[in-house]
Amino acid sequence: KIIQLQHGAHRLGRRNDADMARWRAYGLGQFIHWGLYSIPAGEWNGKMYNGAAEWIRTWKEVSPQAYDSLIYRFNPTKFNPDSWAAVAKQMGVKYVTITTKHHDGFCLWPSKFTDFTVANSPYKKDIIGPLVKAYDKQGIDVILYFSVMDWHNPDWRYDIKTRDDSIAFNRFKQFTRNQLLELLTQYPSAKGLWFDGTWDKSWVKQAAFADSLETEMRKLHPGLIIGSRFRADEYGKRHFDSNGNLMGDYEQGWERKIPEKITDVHGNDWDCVMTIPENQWGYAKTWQGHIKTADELLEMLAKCVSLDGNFVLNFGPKPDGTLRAEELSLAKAIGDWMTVNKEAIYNGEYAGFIKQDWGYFIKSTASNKIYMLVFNIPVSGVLRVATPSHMAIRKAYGLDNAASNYTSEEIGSSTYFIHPNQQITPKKPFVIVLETGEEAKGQTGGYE
Ligand SMILES: C[C@@H]1N[C@@H](c2cn(-c3ccccc3)nn2)[C@H](O)[C@@H]1O
Repeated sequence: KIIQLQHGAHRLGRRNDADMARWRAYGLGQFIHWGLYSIPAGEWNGKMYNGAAEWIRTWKEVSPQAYDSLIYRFNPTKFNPDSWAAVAKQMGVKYVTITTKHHDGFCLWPSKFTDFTVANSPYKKDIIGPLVKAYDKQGIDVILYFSVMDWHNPDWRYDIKTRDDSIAFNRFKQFTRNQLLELLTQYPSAKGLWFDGTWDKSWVKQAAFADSLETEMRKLHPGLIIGSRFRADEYGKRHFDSNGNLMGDYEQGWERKIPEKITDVHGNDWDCVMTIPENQWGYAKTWQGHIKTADELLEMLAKCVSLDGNFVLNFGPKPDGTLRAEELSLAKAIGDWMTVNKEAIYNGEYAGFIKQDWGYFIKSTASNKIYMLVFNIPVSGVLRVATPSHMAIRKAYGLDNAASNYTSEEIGSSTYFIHPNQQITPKKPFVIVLETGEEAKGQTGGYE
């Protein structure tokens, strides 16, 4: 039974325009979380905060006023956006998502609608503009992260209970609209907005306002890409409306998690945003727990692209504007792998092959080739491939060098063993390219 909705999804299925096709082809992205929280970096009065560093303002040990006074210490003297963009370029990212304002309300651009911005810090200068310029110069697209929830703004409410709440929150809604239109006007080369901080009842109740604001932003910036986390429908449903249709242009539900199988993504575009430690987005002095290795991150990247998504890895720059050593070395390792294997990632999409234990299949919308991204070689040394029916394997060769070739043996209908023609003892994930074609018509009839 279909529910009549004014403020649900306004489009069924994927966007089919060129701007979205560009976004769909990215494969690999970089997230950057930078702001006042980078200064305490998870520590306050000598005590370690065991939550996410960018949430330290909510810790009972921290007085909000003391936190907000960090504005007078924001002075990243070593900030050089070109060096960040160069690291991203070597890593092979196609887009970057940058925090313009996180939940604490501190703006990395000189917004006219609040004093709580870089303009009133010792640094004084705009951060967002130079970052956008530096990434644009490297041919890396920019998406602007914006938190609706704003702990600094006195008009912010978690819920609307009284008339006063409603009067204050109406001011807050205008403030939010003003800032978003300001960002789109000041940084027109941005390709999209990545919204966060939209789960509280106060915002969830603003279906009509948020819907009209989304429409206004899309009119101001044709082609703008906005995810499913921005707004709720009139029944308070988020990401998927009351009829189960995705709101926005791609699903934004995969934060620090990855879908297991293709049916988990319901034919939608989506991105996965991932931290290197367990759960730190802003710079944290000491990372607790497991720090993901380059091989783990490469497998996450391969898995996301094989299931029609983009993988966005987070960096939390230091308060002085430099990047920490662990992030630089992971960016380099990923970049070294991407240098050899990027054609298996860019323009990648779900190949429609049955998942095998050795790794992931990715089909290229650019070359129509099938890529096998191998992470786990079976003790047999032989890689099983089950193709969609009537598809035959014509050729198999290594992406790292076409000399490393493979023999495909048909072991059943649409089932093959890929035999390496040389001993494979790789220490890194590697890619095999399959060239496929229509299976020769077998004799029809008879018992098969
Ligand atoms: C992209 C990431 N989203 C922010 C976040 C996530 N959450 C959150 C809040 C409640 C439950 C689960 C997650 N709160 N803030 C993190 O601070 C970071 O910005």
